Amino acid sequence: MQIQIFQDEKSLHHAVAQTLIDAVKANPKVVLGLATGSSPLETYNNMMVDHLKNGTDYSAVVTFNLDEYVGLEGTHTQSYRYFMNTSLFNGLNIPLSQTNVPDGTGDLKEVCETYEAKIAKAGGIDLQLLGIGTNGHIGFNEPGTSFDTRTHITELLQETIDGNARFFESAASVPKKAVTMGIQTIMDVKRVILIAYGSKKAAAIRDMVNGPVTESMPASILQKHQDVTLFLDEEAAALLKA
Ligand SMILES: N[C@@H]1[C@@H](O)[C@H](O)[C@@H](COP(=O)(O)O)O[C@@H]1O
Repeated sequence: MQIQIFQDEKSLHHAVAQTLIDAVKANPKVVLGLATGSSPLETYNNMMVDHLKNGTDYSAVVTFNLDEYVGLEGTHTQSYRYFMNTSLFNGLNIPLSQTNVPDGTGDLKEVCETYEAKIAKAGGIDLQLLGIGTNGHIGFNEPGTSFDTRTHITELLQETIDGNARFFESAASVPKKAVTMGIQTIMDVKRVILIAYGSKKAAAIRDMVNGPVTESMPASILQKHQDVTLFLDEEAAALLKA
C-alpha cells in the first residue's frame, strides 16, 4: 500500500481529484469506479471546477458506483443515483447512459447479476475511488462479509444506519438493506484510491493497514491488492505505526 498524508483537507481533495483527472486524460475511455458518502464530495467539486476551467473531456468515460440503498428510486433525494447526478455527473460532460449505479428497486437478484456482467463487458474497472466506514466497511460490505462476494444484497448494521442517518429525516427512514459491489468485485479493479480524513476514521485506517487481514475488517483485504494508494489527512493517519 502506498500512503500519502496531507496537511489539510483542501490539498487532499485536490490531489485525489488530480489523480482522477490524470486518469481521464491518459485514457479518455477510462472505466472509473466511484463512491458516495461525504468523503468524496469536495473531490467531485474539484473535478467539476476543472471540467469548467480546463475542459477535461468525460464524453467517453464509463463509471460504476459501489452501491445503492434498496427501495430507493433514483429520483429519491437520498438515493446514491441522485447524489451522483447532482454531486458530479451533471457538472461534467458525461452522458448519463455511461454512468452506472446499481438499481435499488426491481428484481434485485437480476440487478446484481446484470451489474457484474456490465462491469465485465466494460473490460473491468481501471480506477476505483473508495471511502471507508468507521467500522472498516468498503462499499456497503459490512464486517463479516465474505471476501469472495460479488455484487450482492446486504443488510446494513445498526451502526451504519445510525452513521448515515445524518442524511435522512431520522434513523428510521434509512433503508436497512443495500445493493453493493462485493469484496471480490473491488479486489478485481486494476487500481484503488481510498480517501479518508478526520479523527473518526483513524482507528479504521490503523486496523486496515497494520492489522490482520480479516473479514471482520473488510478494508484489510486491500493489503493484498497490488495497487492501492491511501489519501489521508494527518488526523486519519494519526494511529498508523511509523
Ligand atoms: N456506502 C458508503 C461508503 O461507500 C462510504 O465510504 C461510507 C463512509 O461515508 P463518509 O464518507 O460520509 O464518511 O459511507 C457509506 O456507508
